[in-house]
Amino acid sequence: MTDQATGVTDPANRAEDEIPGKPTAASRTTLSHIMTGSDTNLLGTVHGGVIMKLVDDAAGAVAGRHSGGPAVTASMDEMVFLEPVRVGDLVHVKAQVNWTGRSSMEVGVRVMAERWNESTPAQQVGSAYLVFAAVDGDGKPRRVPPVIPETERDNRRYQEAQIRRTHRLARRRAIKELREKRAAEGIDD
Ligand SMILES: CCCCCCCCCCCCCCCC(=O)SCCNC(=O)CCNC(=O)[C@H](O)C(C)(C)COP(=O)(O)OP(=O)(O)OC[C@H]1O[C@@H](n2cnc3c(N)ncnc32)[C@H](O)[C@@H]1OP(=O)(O)O
Repeated sequence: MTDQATGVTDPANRAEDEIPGKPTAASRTTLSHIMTGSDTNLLGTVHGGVIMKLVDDAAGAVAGRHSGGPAVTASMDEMVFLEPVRVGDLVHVKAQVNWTGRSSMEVGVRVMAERWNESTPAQQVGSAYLVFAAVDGDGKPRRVPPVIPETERDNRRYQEAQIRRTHRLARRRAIKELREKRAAEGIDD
């Protein structure tokens, strides 16, 4: 499939032997967790790593459900912390498959927090994009069903995920080429 925004054909999106698609809602999920004293950092707020673990767990559950089996985290990027999370907060980690390739899926995650002592709506405290690869019993990548966006919001997320995918591939390729060039010039770092 060719990305209409960039005109780039992504090898992950070849049409041959395509497996039946699954709608976004089929795997979308929310993981909820109450923060306790053991989740804090030296400042007394919740450690970013604790949030990242919840993000990875929620995204992993979504990727496993979408792909119908095990999936491993390949990358986590654009992890953003918008507000501190505190002990007693009820944190909701909302995740959905934004985009699928051949064996990889981009999962978008939004982190919301309900303050234990305020009757206000849950506030967004973070977000992240993760790439998961579906793997077989030997840990080798396996095909995933294409995700079928259902709403205009899903469509926007799909298109934005394609942009991120294009940039990830371009960045990896550029860094690889630079390293190969430096090695060819005999630069040993
Ligand atoms: C019904 C069942 C329900 C089950 C319900 C389960 C629920 C349970 C919930 C618990 C949820 C816990 C979730 C924790 C999840 C972990 O903690 S997993 C542990 C941490 N992660 C790992 O150990 C992964 C280690 N890395 C690897 O094994 C390999 O590098 C990988 C990721 C499999 C990739 O292998 P590879 O040989 O490089 O394969 P390659 O064909 O090049 O890449 C495969 C795809 O990944 C993409 N990719 C590879 N590297 C990257 C990267 N760095 N960035 C972006 N994309 C990448 C490629 O572009 C390619 O995409 P496609 O073009 O196929 O779409």
